[in-house]
Amino acid sequence: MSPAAAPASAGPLSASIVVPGSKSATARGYVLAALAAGPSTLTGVLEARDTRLMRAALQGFGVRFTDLSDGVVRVTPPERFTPHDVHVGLAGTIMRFVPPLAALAHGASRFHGDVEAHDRPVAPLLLGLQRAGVSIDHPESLPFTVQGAGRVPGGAVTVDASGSSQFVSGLLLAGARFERGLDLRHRGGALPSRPHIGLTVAMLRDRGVAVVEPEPDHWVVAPGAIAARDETIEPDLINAATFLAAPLLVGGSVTTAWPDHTVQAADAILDVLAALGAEVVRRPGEVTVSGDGRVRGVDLDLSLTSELTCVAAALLAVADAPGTISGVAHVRGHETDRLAALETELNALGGRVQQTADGLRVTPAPLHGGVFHTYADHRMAHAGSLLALAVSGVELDDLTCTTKTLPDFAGLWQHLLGQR
Ligand SMILES: O=C(O)C1=C[C@@H](OP(=O)(O)O)[C@@H](O)[C@H](O)C1
Ligand SMILES: C=C(OP(=O)(O)O)C(=O)O
Repeated sequence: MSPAAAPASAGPLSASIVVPGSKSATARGYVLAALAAGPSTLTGVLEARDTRLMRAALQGFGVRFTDLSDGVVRVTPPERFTPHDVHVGLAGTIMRFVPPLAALAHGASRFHGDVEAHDRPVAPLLLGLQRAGVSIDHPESLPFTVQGAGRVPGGAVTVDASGSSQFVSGLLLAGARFERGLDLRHRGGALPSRPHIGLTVAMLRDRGVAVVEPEPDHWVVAPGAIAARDETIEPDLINAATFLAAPLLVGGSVTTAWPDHTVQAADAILDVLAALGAEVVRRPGEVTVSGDGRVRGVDLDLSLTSELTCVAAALLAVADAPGTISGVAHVRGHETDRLAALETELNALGGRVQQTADGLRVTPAPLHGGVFHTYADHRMAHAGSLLALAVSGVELDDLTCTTKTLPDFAGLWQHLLGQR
């Protein structure tokens, strides 16, 4: 048993919490700085496993990172990308955002990662890259090798991105550096996590890239330079949601910084917490979420915010009525098969959870203590930590997986619970 079992709570919260920078914005910021025409300075970057590995991946291609102060990094692109072996860890952002950059290097770059990463889908992205003129060995899954030719012809490419919005984002991020730019279409089932594509498009436009969406699921990126840009990264609102959810289980309130205008799925995240029974109060630059220790059973469409699936399932398992989660079939390809993992772990504690075609059906039942397995998945650990607030005797087998996107989840969690 891990000594890092989630601490039990005792009483309503009155907490203020500071969450580090957005994983998604940091990853894009690094990749775009690497592809840019000159040096960029990024402030407030996330320093967690995914972003450290991203940095190492780009460094291998010759990108220079200079730490100016805490969370402030100068990124200097090289004249030419040098090929190398890329360790993606378990990061979707690395396995999907870096191969297009590797195609611009002169030579072969092999991509490999954690054993769990081998099960994550990447073929549609690599197929898309092949259609853009790139040669790839073993494009089915990790490990694969991108045969960089120093140039990518680009042009018209169609991908099935129903498995991950990152297939679209990965191609868009580098599209301006392709000789003919990129004319990208998604054809297939529903496209998940659209706000993340919005973040990609916004960050590209911010760097002078001409990208338009002439119709839904169709993006055109003009060829040209990507401008260097100094940028401050916003806090990670999805990670913040785990802490904001705690009052729904133990009562009280939690306050955190919340940008007034953002392309992160800010409103959708708060809507989910409100639907589950939270009171949400926005003030300039921050939000306070309050709860009375009761979760409302509701039907949640999480297609815009699929990263909330684990947290929402844990909350629904102790709700006052049955609920469902829909729109998230693709989370079967996240860090673990999240639908299977949630069904197994919640049911092992006495829950009544059933997978559906695109989500979960959750019928509240009296839960008992036991070990909640996290499957190397940070969001399973978030779910288990929340559950441990509501059900005595719930312990997590591992919390180290939380370093994927939060360097000190355990410390932040203790801080949250210490403020009552
Ligand atoms: O582009 C991004 O930064 C992300 C996109 C989403 O991926 P999916 O479309 O696979 O859900 C999200 O779940 C992931 O955590 C981060
Ligand atoms: C799906 C996730 O991550 P990744 O960026 O590795 O896809 C996640 O953080 O929930």
